Amino acid sequence: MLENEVASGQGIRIRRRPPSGPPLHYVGPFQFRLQNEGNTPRNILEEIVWNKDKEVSQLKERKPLSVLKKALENAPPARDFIGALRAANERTGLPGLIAEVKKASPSRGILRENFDPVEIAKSYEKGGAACLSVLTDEKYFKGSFENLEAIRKAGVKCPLLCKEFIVDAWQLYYARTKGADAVLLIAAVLPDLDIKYMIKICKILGLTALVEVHDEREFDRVLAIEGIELIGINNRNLETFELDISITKKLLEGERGKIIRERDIIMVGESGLFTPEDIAYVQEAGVRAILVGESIVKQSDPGKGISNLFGKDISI
Ligand SMILES: O=P(O)(O)OC[C@@H](O)[C@@H](O)c1c[nH]c2ccccc12
Repeated sequence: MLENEVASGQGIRIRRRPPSGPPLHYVGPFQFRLQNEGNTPRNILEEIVWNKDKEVSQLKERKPLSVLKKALENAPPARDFIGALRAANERTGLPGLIAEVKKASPSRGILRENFDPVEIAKSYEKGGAACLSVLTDEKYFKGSFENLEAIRKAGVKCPLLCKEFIVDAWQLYYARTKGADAVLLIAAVLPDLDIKYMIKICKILGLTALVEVHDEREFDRVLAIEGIELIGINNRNLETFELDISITKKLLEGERGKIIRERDIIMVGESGLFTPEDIAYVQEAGVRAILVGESIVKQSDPGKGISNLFGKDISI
């Protein structure tokens, strides 16, 4: 597949699903050959992406782009995601919080048993979150677009990030029809041309793009793209689940940090943040926003979890 060659030329290890789909079963000595021909996902991120490709192609048949475009004609405008992060950062002197509504993950399993997304969202807002992130992947994260819609309709004012594995521009339109104000674009999955194209569509739809990177090469690719305003550094490697918050620091040192400051790009520290010390560490590294799920969603009162995370009440 030419698509995979272009991607691997940019250092992207995630391959797109073979059009024939993975084989249903392996037969004897063919197993080895098939695996090496690329018919089996090599890691969890690749598996998620292959699954997403399939899911999206089915959804698209039911709701073609023309239908989504029609639905958007009367949709209320998207909220200012970056503005909310900047305002929170200025108000508190701490990184603006994107609080994540997350029931489960492939690396951590179920995070919260009695999971009421609207109640959690309201508690986060009350606790001082600037924005919310809502997982919409069902298979691996036990999220849903119903959750996103329900939170939007419940009168929550925080801008909402649709936390999804975007592999097709159709999903941007779909996210907007469900009430998203921002979407995640993962550099480990999307080649440069896709990111550029999707950023343009986001601008047309009024969506903010949070572009996620995990290493220097991804960061440099993203910095070479025009019009990027918000970049996340994921401390978790989505291929291996390895977690290391010093990645945020490492990527913001030196020349890259300088470019970020010159262009006034907002950096988001993502994943694995649990204590006021963790927050201080990534803030010192140069982030003005953080994305946090596990440490706050696990608390019986998620809003109070925010105070524990920051070591103070940030709602006032
Ligand atoms: O629960 P944590 O460790 O606080 O992480 C939140 C968020 O960063 C994480 O859910 C995340 C960041 N990027 C992603 C991409 C896909 C799925 C999930 C993620």
